Amino acid sequence: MLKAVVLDGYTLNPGDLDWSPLKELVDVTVYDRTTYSLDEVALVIERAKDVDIILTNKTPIPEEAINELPKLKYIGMLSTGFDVVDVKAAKEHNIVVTNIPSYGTDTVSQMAIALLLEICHHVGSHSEAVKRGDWTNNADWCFWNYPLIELSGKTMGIVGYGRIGQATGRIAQALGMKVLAFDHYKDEGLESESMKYADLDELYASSDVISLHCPLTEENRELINKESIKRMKDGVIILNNSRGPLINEVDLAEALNNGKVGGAGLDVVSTEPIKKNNPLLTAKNCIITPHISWATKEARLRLFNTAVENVKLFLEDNPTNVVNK
Ligand SMILES: NC(=O)c1ccc[n+]([C@@H]2O[C@H](COP(=O)([O-])OP(=O)(O)OC[C@H]3O[C@@H](n4cnc5c(N)ncnc54)[C@H](O)[C@@H]3O)[C@@H](O)[C@H]2O)c1
Ligand SMILES: O=C(O)[C@H](O)CO
Repeated sequence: MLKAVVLDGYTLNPGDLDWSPLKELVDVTVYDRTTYSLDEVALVIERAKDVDIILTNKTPIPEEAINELPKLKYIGMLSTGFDVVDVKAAKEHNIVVTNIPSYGTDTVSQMAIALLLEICHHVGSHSEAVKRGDWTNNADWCFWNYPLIELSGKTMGIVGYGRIGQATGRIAQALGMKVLAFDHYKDEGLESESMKYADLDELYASSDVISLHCPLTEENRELINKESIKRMKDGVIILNNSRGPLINEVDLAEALNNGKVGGAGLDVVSTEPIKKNNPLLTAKNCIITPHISWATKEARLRLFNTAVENVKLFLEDNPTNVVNK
């Protein structure tokens, strides 16, 4: 049996899933967590030095680690995104890297819309206000503490119109929104009365809501910054449940605080867990959740089943979902 290590198994399986199907395939050690920091790569190397297979969700595998792991043959992402792995270095060392596509399409798009609806209605905050007694003590029969926003007729710009982007676009259209999508690959068959592809300039200029659903690459790091924000509508709402580094957080915090950006719903930030000095923590009209878009039990189970299938097919010399061909 090949030796394997799961470097950060706890968030995938905090106890409600069963590792057994993986244990039937490989001799695996599961660590709840190892590190999320490039400064602690030594621990990754120590834990992986004797293994053929690494499974990781957010533990980084940079070139520095790959160079020190001569036995390594396979890195299985426990996620769709694979930006924590140096896939080019892996390729140079003939290490196969696979990811888990599709498991999160429904659950992640649902969360993108949940962030948007929270910004539009502040359901959680209004419920807290009611329980605090603010309704009981109110002169009128109703009150609201924030401007309430109707989405129908507004435009959502979606950057990255792949699986999650399209699913988010479908829900937005069901809410009566128009969708403008930017992607390097266009499937013109998707265009309709309420959905069109656009370049980034048009998307920024015309969108009331901008939702990020592209993978993080060197090309699009800090795509949302002072300059791109200037090209957006005043009061635009920005959603990001893809990857934190797509946004320059200092620039977004400034734009939220001066009102250029009307609201942000973020499930991801540049460094996770979030640093206590992250300027978005104190920015106006900014909702932040702790990278939970993927984490419904339904999605985690699908993720786990695909991860096991990926390992099985790799062992059969027929790898699937390879991201570094
Ligand atoms: N927050 C979470 O819990 C969570 C969960 C799953 C996925 N994600 C993120 O969502 C991303 C998208 O997932 P998916 O399943 O839709 O992937 P996908 O591969 O189906 O779609 C990504 C799309 O982005 C496009 N794209 C690539 N680079 C681009 C760029 N620079 N500008 C515009 N478009 C670009 C691709 O052509 C593709 O159509 C993942 O890469 C991951 O970062 C986050
Ligand atoms: O990319 C993903 O699948 C999510 O971020 C969970 O790891």
